[in-house]
Amino acid sequence: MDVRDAGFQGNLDADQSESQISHLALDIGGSLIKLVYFSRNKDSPIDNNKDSKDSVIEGRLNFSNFETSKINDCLEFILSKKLHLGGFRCHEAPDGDKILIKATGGGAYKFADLIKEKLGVSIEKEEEMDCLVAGANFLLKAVHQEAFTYMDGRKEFVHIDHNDLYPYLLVNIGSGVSMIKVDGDGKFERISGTSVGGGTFWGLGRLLTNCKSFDELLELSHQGNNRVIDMLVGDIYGGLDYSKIGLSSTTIASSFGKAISDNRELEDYKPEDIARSLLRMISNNIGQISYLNALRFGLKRIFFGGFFIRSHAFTMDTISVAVNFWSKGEAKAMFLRHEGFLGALGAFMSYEKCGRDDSMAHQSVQRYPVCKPIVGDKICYPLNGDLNDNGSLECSVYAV
Ligand SMILES: Nc1ncnc2c1ncn2[C@@H]1O[C@H](COP(=O)(O)OP(=O)(O)OP(=O)(O)O)[C@@H](O)[C@H]1O
Ligand SMILES: CC(C)(CO)[C@@H](O)C(=O)NCCC(=O)O
Repeated sequence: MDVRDAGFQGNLDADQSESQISHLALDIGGSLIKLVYFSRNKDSPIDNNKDSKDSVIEGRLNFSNFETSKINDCLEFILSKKLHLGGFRCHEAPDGDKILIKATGGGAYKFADLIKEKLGVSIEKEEEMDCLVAGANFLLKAVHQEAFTYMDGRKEFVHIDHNDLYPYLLVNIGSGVSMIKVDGDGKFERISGTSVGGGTFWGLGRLLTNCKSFDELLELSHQGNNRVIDMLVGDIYGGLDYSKIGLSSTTIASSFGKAISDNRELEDYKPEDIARSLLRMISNNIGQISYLNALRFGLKRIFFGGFFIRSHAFTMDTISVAVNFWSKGEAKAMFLRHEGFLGALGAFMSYEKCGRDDSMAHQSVQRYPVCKPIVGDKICYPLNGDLNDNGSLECSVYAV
């Protein structure tokens, strides 16, 4: 994909018509459904010259998400914007299966029949780990200022040397966590995982604090103080550091450890403090397991993705501190601006395979242009705000 200039914008303009949208891809996970689709700019003509290798269509990649439990709202959204027509056409298929849309994640299996029934299109399933890796590689190579470090409240963009990107560890924190050693395009191995992930934070957090949404839980954690519930080294050592083994008095010795020693019940704790301790416990644990896996394979760079992160300062800070602490500064935690959309982007990129398939009619090649990453073009982002919800990425796609 030739990403000429990029910025995050709102959703589609109200007057964008069906003909301007193509390539819908879905990632249907245990907690969230992620959508990526391309919308052509109104003034960008579709180039019908099928012999041309260089016809460029300018437009935007749009990103949306829905809770998986509200899949019907998601399907309504797709219908209302006619996104389901942005698949590819398989002329050899029986009538009802002629349009296929790309989907990945467990829900591509679980909801295939529902999608067929509600949208009248079939799902072409793409393998989840393939898509995560393809999405991460695409973002790291094609999007300027995609990766950044976050420590002590400071965000620093990381220059990615395309000739020195591999190997790296990709840690995708969704409902559960997958850890993937990436060695190249399509070259990877899922080396580990843990069931203590984003679903654990949201699930336990909801039960313990009674909050009604994930955002409310994050907001609570922002206001809380984990020292009220966590047992610190100083609580055990009378306010002293345990310097002989490198632990300061403020290090958490036992997450939620103070809850055992007090004669206090759940309602005696502030939801803010519970949320804070929980977020810290889970982020710290993921940071530590990630580091140990990086150590197993001698990997210095760890990229974190998945919707759990939500560009949340405290989450990123905790993960970074854990990686930094355990690696004694050797390994680096890095985050991705499109953190939650790796799988959906990977499924989106897989439309390229359709364009290369000789059995596909020319018409589909013309109607559904294929994205080719082209590395090195500069993009300028506004560096502020909540960039990942319903933001879009301006780009050009090459029609082949
Ligand atoms: N609005 C939200 N509603 C629910 N969870 C959210 C929300 N925003 C962020 N999250 C967090 O993101 C996690 C889901 O992340 P993600 O979408 O990457 O995974 P998934 O694809 O649903 O899960 P998996 O890959 O394990 O099937 C949730 O478990 C929760 O921690
Ligand atoms: C099962 C998946 C891959 C589904 O996305 C994810 O939730 C996950 O990686 N869970 C962790 C499973 C484990 O390795 O323990």
